[in-house]
Amino acid sequence: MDAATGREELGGGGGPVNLDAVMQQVAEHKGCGTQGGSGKASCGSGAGQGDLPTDIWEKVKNHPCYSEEAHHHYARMHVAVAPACNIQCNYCNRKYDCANESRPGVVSEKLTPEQAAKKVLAVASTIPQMTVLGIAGPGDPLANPEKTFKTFELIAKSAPDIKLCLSTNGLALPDHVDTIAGFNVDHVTITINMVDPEIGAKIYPWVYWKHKRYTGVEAAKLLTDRQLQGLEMLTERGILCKVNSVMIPGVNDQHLVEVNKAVKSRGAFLHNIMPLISAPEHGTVFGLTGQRGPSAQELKALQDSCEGEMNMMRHCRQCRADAVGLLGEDRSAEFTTDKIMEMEVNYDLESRKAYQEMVEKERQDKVAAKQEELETLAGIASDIKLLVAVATKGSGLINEHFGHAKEFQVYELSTSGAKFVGHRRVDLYCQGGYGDEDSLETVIRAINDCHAVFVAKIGGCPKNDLLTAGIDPVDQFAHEFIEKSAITWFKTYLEKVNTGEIEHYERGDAEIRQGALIAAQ
Ligand SMILES: C[S@@+](CC[C@H](N)C(=O)[O-])C[C@H]1O[C@@H](n2cnc3c(N)ncnc32)[C@H](O)[C@@H]1O
Ligand code: SF4
Ligand code: SF4
Repeated sequence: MDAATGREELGGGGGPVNLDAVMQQVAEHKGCGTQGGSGKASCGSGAGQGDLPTDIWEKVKNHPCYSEEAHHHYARMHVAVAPACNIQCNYCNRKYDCANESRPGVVSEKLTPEQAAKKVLAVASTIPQMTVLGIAGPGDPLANPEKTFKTFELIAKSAPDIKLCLSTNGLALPDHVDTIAGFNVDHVTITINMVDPEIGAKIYPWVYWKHKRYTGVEAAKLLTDRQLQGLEMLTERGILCKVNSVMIPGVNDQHLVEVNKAVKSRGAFLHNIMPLISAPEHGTVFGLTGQRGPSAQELKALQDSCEGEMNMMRHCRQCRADAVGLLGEDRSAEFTTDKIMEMEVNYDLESRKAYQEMVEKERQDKVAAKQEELETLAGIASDIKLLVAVATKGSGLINEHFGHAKEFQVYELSTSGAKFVGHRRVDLYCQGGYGDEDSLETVIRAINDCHAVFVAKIGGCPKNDLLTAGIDPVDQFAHEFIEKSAITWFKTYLEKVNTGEIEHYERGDAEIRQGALIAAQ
């Protein structure tokens, strides 16, 4: 329970959950026909459904990757049962034994399907809001079909409430669509970086298909044909498809608008344009040739330009192939094979359901609070749009200390409300003593296009440095809902602009308006 707000915090942070206490709270809440804290939510209604048809909403409502709103509340896990790959991408090097690094293709240990099934039960009993099991490597799930489908078979039997997902490069997809449908996998991700083989030849040095290695444009043509065919086959069967595209500046960045149109016309549900991660020490072709990734601002501009066409995913954390927990947190170290083997696993469907009912109640309160606050913006005319950063560890709350934040979530504020537009990973600032200053500079650089940063708490020194950089450190909404608080703050901001108390200015990509807020105080 948070002392300041009296609100029970679910979901975020580590540690096992006391399921007996949860059952007790759910029993108290059951049959509530009463209204939630905001006076608007009612039991059982789906928070955040918006315009989605009910059958789609049922599939995405507790999937942290397919619903941005759900990612504050529900967790996912990956099991690393698929080591081999049937193609090579110039940005990928599947390196093992790299526990501290969070990027795709990295895992600490590979698992057999049996170990994976045990791990899923262990995580499901410890993290009751873990609703999704994905296989995303470290290689390609469909280049390892026996291990992938054996894992699904075991989990479908032992943990039937968990949604199954897989993430593939698509080369082998058309051969496995029926099996995928047979296991009730209703979420599939395909990585599609191009629909033009000339561009593909710059990304893929080879593909291996039917015992033959293809290179150059021929390889890329084969790959794009199979990817698009696989996508059509899945969507025809009603399977929800997300398309991942890696944005590689100067190679496929402009072209991704065309990819967006191609996948939309074939029924993809969601497009996830992700930044290239590239560093020489990763040992990839792009890392070694100095190919850069996009800036956060370049990524946002591309996502914005595609958004009119279809749903864009902006909250992807480019997880490890053995990630566990809420997006943005990594609890994989708690579930190593050694630890799992010693764990007493108590997978209890009823307790999981009860916990998730609590989560749903919290979501409804959050959505209702946002809606209520939004209505108060209605009378204010302004075309100002600005970004704010938020430190959170989950549950849709401002509940992270500035110094502990490993990432900031970024919201765009306008008179239409608060819209999540991305996140910024930063070096951990609070390392104590030596090195703090450099890290603070990193944080400021990461959020320098934001007008304010919302935190649960912040020390005096970083507060002053942020003010000097023109970023308002806001700690007055500690443990309150993010969107509601952001709208409240924005309303005050607009009022001050309208009365001439402060002057609004655009924060450019590189611009840090020194002292702007100090001057305004
Ligand atoms: C590791 S892959 C595993 C699944 C499958 N092999 C695939 O490529 O779709 C998961 C996702 O990470 C992406 N990925 C891998 N390395 C990356 C990098 N260096 N930068 C950005 N995305 C990367 C892939 O493109 C893919 O979308
Ligand atoms: S398809 Fe996936 S696993 Fe294979 S090389 Fe590309 S990113 Fe790596
Ligand atoms: S890599 Fe992106 S889509 Fe996959 S589990 Fe992580 S957040 Fe979800």
